[in-house]
Amino acid sequence: MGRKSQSKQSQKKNIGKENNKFIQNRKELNVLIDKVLKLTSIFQAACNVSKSWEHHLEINELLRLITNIEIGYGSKNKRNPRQANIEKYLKWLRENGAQFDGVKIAEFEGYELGLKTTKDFKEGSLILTVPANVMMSERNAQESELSEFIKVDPLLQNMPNITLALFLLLEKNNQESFWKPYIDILPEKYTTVLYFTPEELTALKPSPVFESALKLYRSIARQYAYFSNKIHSLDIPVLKKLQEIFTFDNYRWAVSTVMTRQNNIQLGNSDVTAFIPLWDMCNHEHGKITTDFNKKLGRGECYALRDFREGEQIFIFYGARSNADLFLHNGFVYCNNKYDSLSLTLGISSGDPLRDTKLSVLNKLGLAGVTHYSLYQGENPVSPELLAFIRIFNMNQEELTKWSSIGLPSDLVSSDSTSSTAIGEIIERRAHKYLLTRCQLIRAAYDRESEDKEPENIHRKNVKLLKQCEVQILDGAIKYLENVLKNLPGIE
Ligand SMILES: C[S@@+](CC[C@H](N)C(=O)[O-])C[C@H]1O[C@@H](n2cnc3c(N)ncnc32)[C@H](O)[C@@H]1O
Repeated sequence: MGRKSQSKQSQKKNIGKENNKFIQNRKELNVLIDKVLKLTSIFQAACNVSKSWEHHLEINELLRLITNIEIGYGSKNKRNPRQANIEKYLKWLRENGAQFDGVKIAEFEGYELGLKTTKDFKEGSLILTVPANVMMSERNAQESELSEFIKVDPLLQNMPNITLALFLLLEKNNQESFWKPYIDILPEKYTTVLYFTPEELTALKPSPVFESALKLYRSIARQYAYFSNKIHSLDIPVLKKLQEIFTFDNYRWAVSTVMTRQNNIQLGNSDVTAFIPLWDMCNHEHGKITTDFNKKLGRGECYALRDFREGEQIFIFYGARSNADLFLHNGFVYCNNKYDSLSLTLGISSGDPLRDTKLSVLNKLGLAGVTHYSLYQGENPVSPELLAFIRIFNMNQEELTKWSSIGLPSDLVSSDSTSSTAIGEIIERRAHKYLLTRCQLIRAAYDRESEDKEPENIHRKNVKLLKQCEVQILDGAIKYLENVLKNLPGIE
């Protein structure tokens, strides 16, 4: 036997070995993925936090095993650091009609990349325009080879953000993609909870965001398992392409890209989920919404929300969002956030003898099914819904009978003095005292869980900031409630 045929044979052997390994890996993956699906479907929304945490640890362990196997999958193309791709990106934007004179991309400590002015901008002046053709939207996904899958998949038909995530993954793996310059400047990883270790997640306690983070993680793990199953079982050409790249790590990257960068724009008569290049390089600060889609000119426009001096960072306002929302969906916390709120879990216990009557009064106000109430940052921390809840929760049979007989008991959601008089000092005192005790108890839990040491990474830093903001809300509320009680007429 000659040398050539010998090496051909050993090549064949190696390919055979690789194939066997691949098949074996796939089998192992299928077993693990099935376990994730089962685990995430048996989970009941009504489970308590500690059960939810146990589930998380199990899901996390399965995903760790999955990731270990999947590590060899996916694109083998090594990426340049995103900073090295900025020039190409700006050239691509210019060639495709984006206008951004006086603006460049720069690094800012604590923000990664952002936009920097190279000249002064007056409040209200036009900073940049981005034509619709460079945006990547759910429409592009629907018009692509992914459409065959969308047509048969109910989840994709109802969740445009997931459609966009899958489309982004496909485009990321396509070296010829029109959006390659855009994809090449995206972050390699994110600070969303999908990248948190169990230890980092547990540091969230006693924040209500702990539970929301577990829920979000569980839901993305479930989506991953669901799509992985479909991708490897349905006979649709585009799914063959996804087979190579659909890993948990890639999916959490795509989902996090969507969560942190998606926008809604009006294309035609409908609202469309899209990435808007360049515009999505702007970081957030308080202000007003100054970004819009100009239907007539078919472009996104971004105006200055305040004066920006040459050399300053340009910010836009992402909208009135609480820190819980920013932390979960954008991976950062905004201190002194005037739209901040803390979610309180409240309900009428099944052992309460007045439960039905209380629920029927709550029902009149559309609150019977509500389980989370907001405590706001600032001078008026008690939301109207929370106020109604604490009043109703603290009524006796006689008081409930009176308020049940009123068609729409709107005084219960109002904090003005006439409503307070109508409700009466006795109920008001009981209600506010109850909420005060509740806030004090929650506040004490933050003291117990507090950590003095400096956070060692951005995840822990964000957790610490989030909890500090929540403590501020609680302290504000405690002060406010003590004041309300002090100023109520009558004796304690
Ligand atoms: C739309 S992108 C903005 C550009 C981003 N900085 C980048 O490097 O690609 C949104 C992300 O920017 C960061 N970000 C935005 N506003 C921020 C702020 N006020 N503080 C800290 N990070 C912020 C968060 O990581 C967020 O998920």
